[in-house]
Amino acid sequence: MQLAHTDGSMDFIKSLCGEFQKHNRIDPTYYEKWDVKRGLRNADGTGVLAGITQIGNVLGYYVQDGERFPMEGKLIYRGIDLNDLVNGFMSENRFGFEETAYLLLFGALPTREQLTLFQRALSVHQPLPPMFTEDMILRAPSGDVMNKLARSVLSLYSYDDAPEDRSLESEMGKAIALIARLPTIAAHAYAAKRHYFDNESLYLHRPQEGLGVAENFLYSVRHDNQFTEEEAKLLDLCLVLHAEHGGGNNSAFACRVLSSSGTDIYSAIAAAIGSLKGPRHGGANKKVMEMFGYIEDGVKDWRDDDEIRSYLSRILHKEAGDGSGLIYGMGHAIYTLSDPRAVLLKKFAKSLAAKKGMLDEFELYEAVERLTPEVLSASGQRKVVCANVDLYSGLVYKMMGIPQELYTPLFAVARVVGWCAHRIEEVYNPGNKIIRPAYKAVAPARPFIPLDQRG
Ligand SMILES: CC(=O)SCCNC(=O)CCNC(=O)[C@H](O)C(C)(C)COP(=O)(O)OP(=O)(O)OC[C@H]1O[C@@H](n2cnc3c(N)ncnc32)[C@H](O)[C@@H]1OP(=O)(O)O
Ligand SMILES: O=C([O-])CC(=O)C(=O)O
Repeated sequence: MQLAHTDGSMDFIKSLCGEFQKHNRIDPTYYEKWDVKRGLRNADGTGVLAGITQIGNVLGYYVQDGERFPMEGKLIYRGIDLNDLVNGFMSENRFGFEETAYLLLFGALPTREQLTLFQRALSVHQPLPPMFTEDMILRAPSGDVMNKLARSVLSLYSYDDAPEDRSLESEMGKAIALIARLPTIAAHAYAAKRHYFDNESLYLHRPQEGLGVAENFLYSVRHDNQFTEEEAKLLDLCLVLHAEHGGGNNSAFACRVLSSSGTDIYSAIAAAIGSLKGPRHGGANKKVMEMFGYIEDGVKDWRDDDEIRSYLSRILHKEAGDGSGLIYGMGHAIYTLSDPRAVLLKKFAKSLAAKKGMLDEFELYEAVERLTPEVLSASGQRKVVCANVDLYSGLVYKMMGIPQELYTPLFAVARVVGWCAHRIEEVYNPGNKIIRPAYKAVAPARPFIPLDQRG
C-alpha cells in the first residue's frame, strides 16, 4: 500500500524501512544456539509434534535407529488409505467428495441412507443467504478470489442467528453450511472478478438442487452451465484428493490455532483460507501455471533435457521465474519419494492430455518433475524432493477449461472439509489448551530516553 504523496511520503517510508532494517535482523545462528525449532521443525526436517488427531495421516518417510529414510508417500483419511477410498467409489462409478466429507467430519463411512441425508443437507445449504451476493460480493469485489472467499466467510458471521453458539450441533450445522456454500461463493466471486476487473459480462448462476458439489461448481462457473459427467467425476476426484492433509499443514494448523483460542468458526476458517492462499502452500497451484508460462517461453526445445535443466537452474538461482528461487509444485515438508495425490493426478493428466492433444505440454511437466531433484542436488541441496499435489492439478484444471483464478479457490472448496473436522476436533476434545508456543526474546534491555534527548 502506498501512502498519499502529499509530504514526500515515499522518502519517509524508505527512511522507516532503513530504521527497521537497523533494529530488526535476527542472527541465524541463534536458532541453533537456543535450540529454537525454526518453522516448528526438528533439526532433521521432521515436524515438531504439536497435537494429536484422528482425522488424517501423512506418511513420507520412516525412522529407524534414529535415522530418517525416504519412502513412497501415503495419505490416510480416518484410517483409510486414500487410494482405497478412491478405488472404492470410482469402481462403483459414483461421486466421492460428499462421502469423503462425511468420513472426515464424522469419522466413519456413511451408510447409503446417511449419505443421502448428508447430500440433501449440503444441497439445502448451497444457496447463499438472501442478498449476500449483492451486498458482500458484488458491492466490494476483489481481484483475488481467495481474498473474497476469506472475507465472505468472515461476513457469514453476521448472517448467522447464533454465531457464538458453540454447541456441537450448532458447530456441525455451521460446518455443513460452510462446506455447501464455499463453491457458490467462489463461483460468484469469480463472476464479480471477471466483470469488475476484466470488463467481461456478469453472469451469476444459482446452484441446482440435486447436483453434487463438483457438478454444481462446473454448472456455476460455466457461462452456458454445460458440463459432462466425465468432467464432473474428474473434478470430484480432485476435490477428494485435496480434502485433508493432517493437522500440521499450514492452513489446518492456522485453523486449529485460532480455534484453540475459543473464537468462532468463521474467524478460524477465514484464517485457514488466508494461509492456503500463500504460494508455498495451496497458492502454489496458481504459481505452477505462471512458472510453466515462463518455462514454455524460455525453453526452445521442450524435449531437450539439458535446456530444461539449465532453465530450472536459473529459476533456482533467482535469474528466471518469479525471482523467489522456488520451483513450484516440487518439494514437500513430509513426502520424499512421492506424493500419492500427485501420482493419481499425473495419471489422469496424462490420459486427458492424450485426448486433448496436449501430450507435449504434459511431457514438459513430467520433465520438470524428473529433472528438479537433479538440479536441486547439483546446487548442493540434500533434501529428497518429489512432485507435490500442486504440480499436476493446474494442468488438469486447464485441460478442463477451468480458469486459473479458480485453482486455489478449488483447493479451499475441498479443504474446508479438513479444516472443519480439525476445528471440531480441537474444540470438542476435553482438556484441549490454547495453542501458545514460546519465543526466545533476544532484544537487549534498553533505558527509556525522553523525547527531546533522542538523537
Ligand atoms: C499443498 C501444499 O502446500 S504442497 C507444497 C506447495 N508448495 C510448493 O510447491 C512451493 C515449492 N516448494 C517449497 O517451497 C518447499 O518444498 C515446501 C514449502 C513445500 C516444503 O518446504 P520445507 O519442507 O520447509 O523444505 P525446506 O525448505 O526445508 O527444503 C530444504 C531446502 O530445499 C529448498 N527447496 C525445497 N523445495 C524447493 C523447491 N521446490 N524449489 C527450490 N528450492 C526448494 C528450500 O528452499 C530449502 O533450502 P535452504 O535449505 O537453502 O533454505
Ligand atoms: O502438508 C503440507 O504441508 C502441505 C500439503 O501438502 C497440504 O496441505 O495438502
